[in-house]
Amino acid sequence: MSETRNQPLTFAVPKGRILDEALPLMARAGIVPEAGFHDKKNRSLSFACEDTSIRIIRVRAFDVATFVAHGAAQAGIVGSDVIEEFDYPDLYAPVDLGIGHCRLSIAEPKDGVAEEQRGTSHMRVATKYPNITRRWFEARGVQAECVKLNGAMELAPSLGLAGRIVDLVSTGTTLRENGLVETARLVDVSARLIVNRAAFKTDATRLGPLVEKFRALSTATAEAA
Ligand SMILES: Nc1ncnc2c1ncn2[C@@H]1O[C@H](COP(=O)(O)OP(=O)(O)OP(=O)(O)O)[C@@H](O)[C@H]1O
Ligand SMILES: O=P(O)(O)OC[C@H]1O[C@H](OP(=O)(O)OP(=O)(O)O)[C@H](O)[C@@H]1O
Repeated sequence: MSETRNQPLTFAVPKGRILDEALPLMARAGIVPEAGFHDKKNRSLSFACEDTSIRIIRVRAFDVATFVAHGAAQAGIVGSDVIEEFDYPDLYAPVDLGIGHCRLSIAEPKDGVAEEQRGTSHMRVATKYPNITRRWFEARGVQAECVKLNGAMELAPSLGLAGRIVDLVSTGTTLRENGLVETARLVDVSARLIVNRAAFKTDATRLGPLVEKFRALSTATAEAA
């Protein structure tokens, strides 16, 4: 995508839970959305910023990666879970922002996996992350048949959809309240700054300093911790 200096730089953020932690960091990096961004009734998806050379789009977490990978947004913030799931070659993730910490884990019913689901060389897993899941099991010589769900994975074992699930875990409350236990941790997750690789080259005068600002902020946060 060619340089579009006269157009605002588009910064994609997820609608979900990373946003509350991301907004203060973004503000310190000079990205402050217009007041309407915080109005829950506002149905706009694109927002001007105090710095008029930037605009924010608010999309679903998985779509942040897609918009940035295709150059429709030049930069954004997304969980490392999403980056690993897509593995887009055009995504550059230069900064771990140190927010949105959780893990991607396997869980199964606390009373054990149902007889008909108890495969050892082949098993059925419900997940929003079929690529990460398949890769992880493959590396252990197990063929995982993934049933793709977009939420409420925790229901799958009790309803016989799959023996196990692979989902994000933070406090463990959701698993516990649905009668599941964590049996293995696939990967630790945190939110990253992402940049479109081509834009990073063609629009280096804007994206270079932006990356450096977030890098300095995350280093300062890590040192203070
Ligand atoms: N329990 C959690 N604790 C900490 N971080 C989490 C947790 N769950 C998810 N995340 C992080 O937040 C990101 C967004 O999660 P969330 O499901 O809230 O997004 P979303 O934009 O509402 O997505 P969607 O609407 O597509 O489900 C995840 O990709 C992950 O990196
Ligand atoms: O270990 P815990 O602290 O309970 O967090 C884990 C839950 O958080 C995420 O869901 P989220 O609340 O984002 O809702 P979702 O099902 O819409 O993705 C994840 O999918 C788990 O369900």
